[in-house]
Amino acid sequence: MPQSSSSEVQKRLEILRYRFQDKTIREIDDLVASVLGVSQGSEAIGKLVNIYQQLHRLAGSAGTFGFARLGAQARKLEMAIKPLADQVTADADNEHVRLQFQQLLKRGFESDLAGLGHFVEEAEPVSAKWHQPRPARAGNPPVLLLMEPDPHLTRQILRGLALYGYQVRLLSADEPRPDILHGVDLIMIRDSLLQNKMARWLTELHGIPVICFSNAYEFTTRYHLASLGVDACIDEPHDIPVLADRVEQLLSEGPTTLTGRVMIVDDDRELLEHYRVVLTSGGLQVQALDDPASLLAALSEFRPDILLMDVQMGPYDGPTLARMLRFQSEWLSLPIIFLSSEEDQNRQFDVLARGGDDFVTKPVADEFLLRTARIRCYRARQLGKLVALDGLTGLLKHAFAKTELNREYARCIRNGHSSAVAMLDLDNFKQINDTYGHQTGDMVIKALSNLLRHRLRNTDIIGRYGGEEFVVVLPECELDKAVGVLETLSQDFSRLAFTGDGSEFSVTFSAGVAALNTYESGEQAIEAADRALYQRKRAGRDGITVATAVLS
Ligand SMILES: Nc1nc2c(ncn2[C@@H]2O[C@H](COP(=O)(O)OP(=O)(O)OP(=O)(O)O)[C@@H](O)[C@H]2O)c(=O)[nH]1
Repeated sequence: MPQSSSSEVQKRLEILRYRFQDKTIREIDDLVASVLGVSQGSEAIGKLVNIYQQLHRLAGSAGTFGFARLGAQARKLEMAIKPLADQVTADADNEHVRLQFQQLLKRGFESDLAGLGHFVEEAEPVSAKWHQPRPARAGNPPVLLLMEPDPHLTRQILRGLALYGYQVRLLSADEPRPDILHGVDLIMIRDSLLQNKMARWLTELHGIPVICFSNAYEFTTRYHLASLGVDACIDEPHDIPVLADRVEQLLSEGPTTLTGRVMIVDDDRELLEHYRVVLTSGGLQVQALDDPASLLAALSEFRPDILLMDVQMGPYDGPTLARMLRFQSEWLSLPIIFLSSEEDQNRQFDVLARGGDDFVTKPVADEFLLRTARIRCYRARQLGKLVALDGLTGLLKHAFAKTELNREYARCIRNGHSSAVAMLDLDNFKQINDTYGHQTGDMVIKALSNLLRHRLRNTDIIGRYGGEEFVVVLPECELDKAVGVLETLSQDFSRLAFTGDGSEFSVTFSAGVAALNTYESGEQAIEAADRALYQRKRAGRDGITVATAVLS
């Protein structure tokens, strides 16, 4: 996703503020006209409900655009007219309400309303100080910095990690150059290099995970390493699958992965666009919706991690929409966060009881909104992972992989593109378990998973289908291209050196691949890929076989 600079974000927010200013000046004129109309009898008393709703919206949005005093003053007027609007809604005696309205006018309600216009002129400067463009990692290989004095080991690590798709930069111990850190995702360093000035340099690094190569097990040494900011210790870095696994783990916990998909629903278009700019500039994928009636279709299409929703949206009530969403089991666990100017805690709880998860009071500061959305997305994704991802490999579990496969099948049939599906199975794996033990076997499974994750595209679907069997779906990929990708993967995997029982060994895999779009269902395509896999096994393993059956 392209990252905007702070000044670009600031400019976009400024444009939105001008629009808000313009619209608000017109709205204040309308409000004054409505109040006059009701007081002179040319407007029905029911108009008070609209006046209240408009003030409520203004009170909730003005602060976001930098008009804090306008928001506070609108809130005062909103509170003054609310009891009357409530009575109208409850069908109370109109004459009685009219009398109270006249009293309100005597206390200067109309001139206070007209006076809101002054506050539209005084805005705080637009600031995007909270905005920090994040390193764009999506699509680029992670960059690792290596500081290791042993040249032989350095070469071994360089070669091994390159097979996983990592880009490794070297830095020698006697030339600490902080500029080389630009774009680095992780540091690997020998413990002896951490003793002197390098240590001080390292302690200044914030947020970049550090793996230390160290054979020291004493408490004091390890404590010292931890105090220097080291995140992981590895005693045998030449065991590349173990090293790659640790790298993978640390990267998956890093700040660059703090992303997510947010859907926002609000009928106030300027406010909606403001939220969209703020969240998008913070690296989140956002879908903004101003018409709640299209919510269900939009959710199915976009599949957000969280839903941010206004409470009052014209004829629609946010909590009722939340309750309606919960009718469908697929949205039962979708976190719904209400954005509202409702300050009454009892009413907030009432809203939460009707299907919401949290409440953010408007006006909400940009930084707070971004943080809340990021944290919520992170939690939602973590929970989602627990449910959908296999614990050992972090790949999709069988059922979830099948759902994704069927989704891609529907997509390729609808759009007419070619996609491929492959089944992969480790060769003679029982023998590896029997010879080196189950733990080493697990490491081999993890190594293949990591290799697949790094070398395939972000849009490819990878699942652990069974014990040592994997499914891979390559959307928008011709069959011959898929075969090429798998062949390269198969060669690279066979070049990985595993360590078990003090000796080195290598492993191969077999695969069967089929053109997804040429079958009558995703299920049939996967069966064809599976048959091809077993042909490969019978033909001697270690390689790729293409399924032959296609639709007539
Ligand atoms: N270490 C480990 N082993 C597993 C796991 N899941 C399945 N296995 C083992 O994988 C082995 C699969 O053996 P087989 O189905 O006979 O296949 P194979 O030995 O790979 O032989 P071919 O597939 O014909 O090449 C069994 O010994 C399983 O116990 C796992 O999560 N970890």
